[in-house]
Amino acid sequence: MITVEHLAKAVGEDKLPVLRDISFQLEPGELVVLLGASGSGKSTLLRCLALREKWDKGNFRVDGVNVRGNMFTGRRKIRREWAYLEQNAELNPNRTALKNVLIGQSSQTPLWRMVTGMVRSDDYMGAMDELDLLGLLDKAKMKTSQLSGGERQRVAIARALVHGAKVILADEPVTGLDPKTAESVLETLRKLCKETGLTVVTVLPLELAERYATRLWVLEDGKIKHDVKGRRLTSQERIHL
Ligand SMILES: Nc1ncnc2c1ncn2[C@@H]1O[C@H](COP(=O)(O)OP(=O)(O)OP(=O)(O)O)[C@@H](O)[C@H]1O
Repeated sequence: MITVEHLAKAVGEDKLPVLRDISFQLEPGELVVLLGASGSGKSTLLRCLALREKWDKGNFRVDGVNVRGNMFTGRRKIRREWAYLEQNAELNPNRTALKNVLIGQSSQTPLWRMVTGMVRSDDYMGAMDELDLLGLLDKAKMKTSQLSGGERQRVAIARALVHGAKVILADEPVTGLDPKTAESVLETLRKLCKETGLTVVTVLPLELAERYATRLWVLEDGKIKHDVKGRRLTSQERIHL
């Protein structure tokens, strides 16, 4: 269970108050899509949840751990168990897609494995399975510098899944993908949420959001103006989107 209470964050030299008062509870298995006008704070919220931004105010509890009150334990938990996928996925450009998936992010991988690049054969099979699931089997042996933005994003998702992420925070993960591939990525995430209790918080275009989300949050004036479960937005709720 994830609980956020009264998160506030101002950005830039002018201290623009982007997030004013964000509160929510999230259960395992939810697939939440953030919606809101450009500049409403969707990326800022994801970055705050990933602890890539310092919070100005607010309480943050994850599975009973007070993350802000306990920065060492809290940060460690988030770094190990959560994956944050930026708009431009952070991958090692000189390694293949497969190696990127296997080696993982430094926070999730023992140092010896980072250095030697050694992996177990069941890890190899797991990585190939995820790459296959995300339509990347034919790209497994290519360096990620040779892949498109959308393909790199999918490699980052495969990596998060292989390393057992409990929560994925993904900023526009299907931007730049063709519709069929975008749908297959979202189908995979939805299935994982349902079957394994993975929690996803992401940013998607409205049409895909309404098809794949279990919950929609509309950000406005630094708050979650609408929190909608199990239905589409009304015309009133989508007025500023
Ligand atoms: N480091 C920063 N310095 C100054 N302003 C910032 C900074 N980061 C974000 N902002 C501003 O904060 C506001 C919210 O930005 P954010 O990227 O979170 O919005 P968004 O909803 O994700 O937008 P978009 O849909 O266009 O990607 C914007 O006005 C942006 O210009």
